[in-house]
Amino acid sequence: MPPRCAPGTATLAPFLYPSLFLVRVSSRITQYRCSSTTQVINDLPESRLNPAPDDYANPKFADKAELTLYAGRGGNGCVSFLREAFMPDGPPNGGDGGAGGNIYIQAAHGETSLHKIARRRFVRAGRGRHGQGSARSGTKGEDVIITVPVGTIVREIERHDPYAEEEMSYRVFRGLEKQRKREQREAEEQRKRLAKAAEEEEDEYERAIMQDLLEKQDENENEDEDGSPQDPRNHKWLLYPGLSKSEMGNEQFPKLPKRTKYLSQPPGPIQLDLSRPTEHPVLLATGGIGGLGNPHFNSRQHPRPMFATKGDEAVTMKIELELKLLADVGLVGLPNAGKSTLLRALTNSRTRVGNWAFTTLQPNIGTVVLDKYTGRPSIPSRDRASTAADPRTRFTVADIPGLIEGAHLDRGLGIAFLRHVERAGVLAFVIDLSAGDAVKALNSLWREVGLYAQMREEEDRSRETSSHIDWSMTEDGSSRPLDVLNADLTSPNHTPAAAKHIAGKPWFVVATKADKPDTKDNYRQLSTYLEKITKGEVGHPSGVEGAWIKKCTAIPVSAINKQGVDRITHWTVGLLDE
Ligand SMILES: Nc1nc2c(ncn2[C@@H]2O[C@H](COP(=O)(O)OP(=O)(O)OP(=O)(O)O)[C@@H](O)[C@H]2O)c(=O)[nH]1
Ligand SMILES: [Mg+2]
Repeated sequence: MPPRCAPGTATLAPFLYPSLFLVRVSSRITQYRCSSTTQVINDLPESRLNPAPDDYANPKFADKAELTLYAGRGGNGCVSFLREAFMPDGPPNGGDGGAGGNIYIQAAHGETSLHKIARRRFVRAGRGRHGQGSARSGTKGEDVIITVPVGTIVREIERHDPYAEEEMSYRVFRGLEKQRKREQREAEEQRKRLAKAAEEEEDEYERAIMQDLLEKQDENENEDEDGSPQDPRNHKWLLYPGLSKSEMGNEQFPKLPKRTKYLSQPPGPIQLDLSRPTEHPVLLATGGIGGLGNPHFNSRQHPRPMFATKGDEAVTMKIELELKLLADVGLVGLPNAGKSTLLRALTNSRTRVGNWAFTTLQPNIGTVVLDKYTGRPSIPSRDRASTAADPRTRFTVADIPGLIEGAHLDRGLGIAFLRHVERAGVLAFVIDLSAGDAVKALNSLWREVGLYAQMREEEDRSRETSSHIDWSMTEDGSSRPLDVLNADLTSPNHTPAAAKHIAGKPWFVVATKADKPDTKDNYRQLSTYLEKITKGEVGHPSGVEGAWIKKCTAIPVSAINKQGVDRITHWTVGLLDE
């Protein structure tokens, strides 16, 4: 196996790695015998199914991204008065601030990767404009819609919601205020009682003691007033800048009007599975409310209100996006088994093919067209429901990097790529008949798939426990913390065992490279083994109880010659229609 080399480093490679380069060149010579007309690769003439390793399309791809969302803050209200000739004290006419922009997410067909979003890292919605004089309100901040591929999972990691925090501290403040008033009332009553008792008391000495007590109580009350809690919404007031310091200090503000957001912030933590195109964008973060202009505070006490309110700050949120490609068929196989060649044979894909392990480094999706645009499907779908509404004219196939034994221990490229076949309708295990015992290969592939499913489930479970935040509040203003240790995560609506889910999928084996010599025995053994699984004589290779064993079969193909490939298409349509 010659070493791989990134395309960009090709010219520098001989200087950087002279020994590697020699190995690479010599192995190339053995692989490609150049004739005067066409290149010969793998002892066959170069073709679309037997391409040179440098003949491929390499679309950019990312399946994970982390974004910080900043919704727009609201614009401030304005302090202004009408000024006209012969009208020295015109009425207030400051405009309101505009609301901040919201952030939405939408899944759409046509997007296939998260790489553009992964590069962005921040998303900011527009801020609301400030209000202006002559009753001109500020315009609303611009909304932002994040467009992601269908199959994206959205998870909230962190959130800072100043509006919710302020509401919370205001409730606490109100609770404390009520308590303080109650205590004051009680103290007042006690004071009256004491005063009455002191008046009635004949004895000079006892009267002096009562007087002392009364004085002490008065002192305590004064101390309380100094240390009384401040209204957390005081910072919201915006004063006319022309006021002097003493005027600012003396300003008495009215009660702030109660306001609610036009769109309320969805409670956290947000968890979305955008497995189909979203008709309407889904709201993630709402912008702040705009401030109020001074006409709102015009009253008998405030005939010339020299204040307005500031716009609200908006939500900041960190989200994690994970793309699980939604292909109908997932190709699973060891490295160099011939998955990419099979994808090329089935579809118009131009994925990279090479005679070494890990040629494919990122998932590729290809579409198998069934109707060939003649108006009649070349393979009629037996699914009655789908024929009535939307006849199946195509299906998609995902080719992922090869798995090796111990992939769950992060050997090779690991099993992270299995997430792209996790949601496929059908699994196709691609097994190279010329590369040793096919039954053993099938068993080790199923083992890795099972271990992957187990790991996923544990990961999901731990994430669920750690990311649960309680945003609801109790009446007294305190938030109820979640009892993580005693939380019931095994409730009936908890996700079913992932291993069962994967093993329950219809599957079959593509026994490839059947054109190579001495592969018949291997195929026969594999076929017998699969027959035994179907009959129930041998257990499912994943070891999962209740796994799919309806009609386990192996289809022999020679993808490089496009032989037997049509059978795969027929078989897949049959399984997809089940
Ligand atoms: N003779 C023969 N060779 C094949 C066949 N299918 C694939 N090959 C060859 O096997 C080698 C590996 O093929 P790939 O399609 O790159 O294998 P892969 O499974 O995608 O490999 P990774 O991406 O590394 O996991 C290439 O040299 C192909 O030309 C086949 O049906 N017959
Ligand atoms: Mg490949």
